[in-house]
Amino acid sequence: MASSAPFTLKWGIMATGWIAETVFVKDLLTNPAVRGVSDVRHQVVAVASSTDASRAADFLKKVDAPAGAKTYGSYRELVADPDVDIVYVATPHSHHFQNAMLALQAGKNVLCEKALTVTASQARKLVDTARAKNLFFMEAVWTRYFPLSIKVRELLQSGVIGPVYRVIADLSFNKDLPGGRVDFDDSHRMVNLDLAGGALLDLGIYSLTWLFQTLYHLQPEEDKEAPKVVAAVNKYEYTGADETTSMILQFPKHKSMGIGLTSLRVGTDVDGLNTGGPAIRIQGSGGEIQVTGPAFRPLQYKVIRKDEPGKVEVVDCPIPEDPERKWGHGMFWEADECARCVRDGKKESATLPWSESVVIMETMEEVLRQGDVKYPELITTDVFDPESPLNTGKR
Ligand SMILES: NC(=O)C1=CN([C@@H]2O[C@H](COP(=O)(O)OP(=O)(O)OC[C@H]3O[C@@H](n4cnc5c(N)ncnc54)[C@H](OP(=O)(O)O)[C@@H]3O)[C@@H](O)[C@H]2O)C=CC1
Ligand SMILES: O=C1OC[C@@H](O)[C@H](O)[C@H]1O
Repeated sequence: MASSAPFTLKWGIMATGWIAETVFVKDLLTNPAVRGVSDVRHQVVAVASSTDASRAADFLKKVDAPAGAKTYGSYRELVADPDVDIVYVATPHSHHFQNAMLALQAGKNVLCEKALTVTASQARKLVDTARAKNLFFMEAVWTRYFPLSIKVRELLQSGVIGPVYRVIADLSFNKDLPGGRVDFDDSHRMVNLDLAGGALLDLGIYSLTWLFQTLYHLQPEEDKEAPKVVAAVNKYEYTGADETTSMILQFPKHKSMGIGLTSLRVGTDVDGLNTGGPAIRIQGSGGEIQVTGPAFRPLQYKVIRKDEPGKVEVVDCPIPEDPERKWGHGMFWEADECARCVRDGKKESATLPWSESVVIMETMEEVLRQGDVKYPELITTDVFDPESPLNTGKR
């Protein structure tokens, strides 16, 4: 029987910064066959910079994109392009609400980088808009679509370590400098409040990803329990962003707890060789699954069973590299999910449903509230403004 042609998802790229250029679009351009995918493929049809179309043209050169993609010097033009099926929002967190809403309002499906928004209310408004306009919308938490994550969720569901009672997850980067500063300029998006900087929204979201995909996502639908949250936050004295944040998520009905850690002062992986141990420990009454980090791009897991002392199953999950492009980072799996959902008329991904993204935003909002971290009105408003400087690039 002849196999049917793959479904092609046509992407419009909003912003030409680090993640779009260095990782995501290069992943889109890899050959799906290398990762064993034949039902979907990706095409980059347009790229926009908020300030200058020449940046978009440079971007296309740098990623070695096939000829034919359009270039724009504004996000407004990108979302108006009839050729674009889905917009990838790759701006700082501060901009996500306004930028994703710009695309949804223009009738585009959206994949929006993490953290989804700055506030939970913004996340709810985006979800409501996607629902009202019958559009696909997803938070770009790529880790969830890794075969490793899928396998770990399956193992937990199969009961291999018994009921899971506790999960500990850390994503921290040692950016400590002598004298009190961290190794980011105060204007950098990692620590700048105007860009929703801070460890939590940038890195802690991955610690939470592990807590949520193990402790919350797998709860039966009729039994879903949002966590109670206790948090401690150290603020960066130069900007007011959170620099070290620790969270306890309690699910009393399920007798489980998650401990999520993030910091810009110490690293999860002390020596770059994972000598310090796993980034994630998933603990059940019958054993433990350990995942070696970084939490956003895990490459190995171990299963340790109480009934088989000393026997550890170690599973490596390498990320396939396209030999022609000499590239493969792992973001193609989330892109494939978008393509399949759009092809099948699904508006949200079952692996990260809208309701779960909203509960995660509510959790982070509560952590930031307890830590007294305050972001400016321009980036916390949940009122859409197509003329916001966040949309027009007039900085
Ligand atoms: N999933 C992952 O592994 C990763 C995700 N990310 C996420 O991607 C997003 C972007 O991060 P990253 O690419 O590192 O950021 P960059 O600062 O490198 O790029 C952000 C881009 O957004 C656009 N932009 C619009 N307005 C502003 C503004 N006022 N200040 C700065 N940039 C602006 C610019 O593009 P232009 O000029 O073209 O409009 C800029 O190049 C963040 O949400 C981050 O959390 C980041 C790294 C890894
Ligand atoms: O999402 C991310 O993952 C990788 C980190 O380097 C980056 O800061 C963060 O945005």
